[in-house]
Amino acid sequence: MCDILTIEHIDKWRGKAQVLRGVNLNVAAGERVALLGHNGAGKTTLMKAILGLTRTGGGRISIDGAAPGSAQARRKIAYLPESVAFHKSLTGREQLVLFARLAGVGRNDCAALLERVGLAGAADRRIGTYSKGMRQRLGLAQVLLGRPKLALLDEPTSGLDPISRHDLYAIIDELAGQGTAVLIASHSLTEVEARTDRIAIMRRGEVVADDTLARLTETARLPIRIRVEAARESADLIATKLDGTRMNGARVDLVCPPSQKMEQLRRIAALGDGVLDVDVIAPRLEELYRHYSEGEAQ
Ligand SMILES: Nc1ncnc2c1ncn2[C@@H]1O[C@H](COP(=O)(O)OP(=O)(O)OP(=O)(O)O)[C@@H](O)[C@H]1O
Repeated sequence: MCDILTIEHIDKWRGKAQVLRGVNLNVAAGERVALLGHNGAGKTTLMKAILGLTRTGGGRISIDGAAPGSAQARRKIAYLPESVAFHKSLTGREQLVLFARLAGVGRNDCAALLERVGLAGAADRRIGTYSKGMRQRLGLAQVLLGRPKLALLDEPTSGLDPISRHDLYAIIDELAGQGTAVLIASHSLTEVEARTDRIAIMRRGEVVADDTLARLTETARLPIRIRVEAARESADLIATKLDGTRMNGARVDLVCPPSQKMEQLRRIAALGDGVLDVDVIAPRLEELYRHYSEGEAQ
């Protein structure tokens, strides 16, 4: 797949503070990339740089060949800000038709889009009466207008209930399915774990990790946990033999580097009938995120 978004070695200074440090990031057509990082890591600044709303130095940013802020780039990008604001006195339909006119696309799609984002029933109500989730849905309908090459979504699910989140990711999947490159800034790790193709983590203005979840896990070499369910009478003995920690009931927990996993499993298998069950628990995204975002990698 070809890259729609290319960011090469971008810097940004705010006064004496460097808020973007040599950022490199690519997003291909149809790819969903999560942008993670603590508060103040630089995610929103990077999105603004892509939109051409803030000046940057260093290398270059290209949106399907266009420069940030150019008329060409603006036509290719759809942006959903974290707090999406609309005219309160317009109805959802009126607002979307207005956006369609501004985007130079026909208004015919609007009814179908409102239906798609679950707002058909509320389309003729004033936006002032919408809940936060309904406003996010309207924002997403706007993103879907005109089939953007690149969608930038800043915390798209903040404040949404689980069903709305699920619906929103289903729509994001469709967007990617039609070839849009999608960049999602998020704090919701479990969501992006399941719903994105690649994860980029920012720390103090720098992209410190950028890969698939599987490869990030492999590279971080975080310890894995092995959970042994022992027969009640054997639990203490097994804990001693494996040098594990005796937990509630008859459970014994071990922690080991990935390279020792098979050796540990062989030792457990050799313990015979005293072992009833074994689970191997890979590091969760929270642990990986902490590893990269707090600099434990160094
Ligand atoms: N308008 C501004 N003026 C001065 N400094 C700013 C401005 N906007 C952002 N910053 C600073 O730039 C850095 C990056 O902020 P940014 O908003 O990009 O982070 P973020 O990763 O989006 O954080 P969050 O998760 O809280 O939204 C921070 O140190 C922030 O204080």
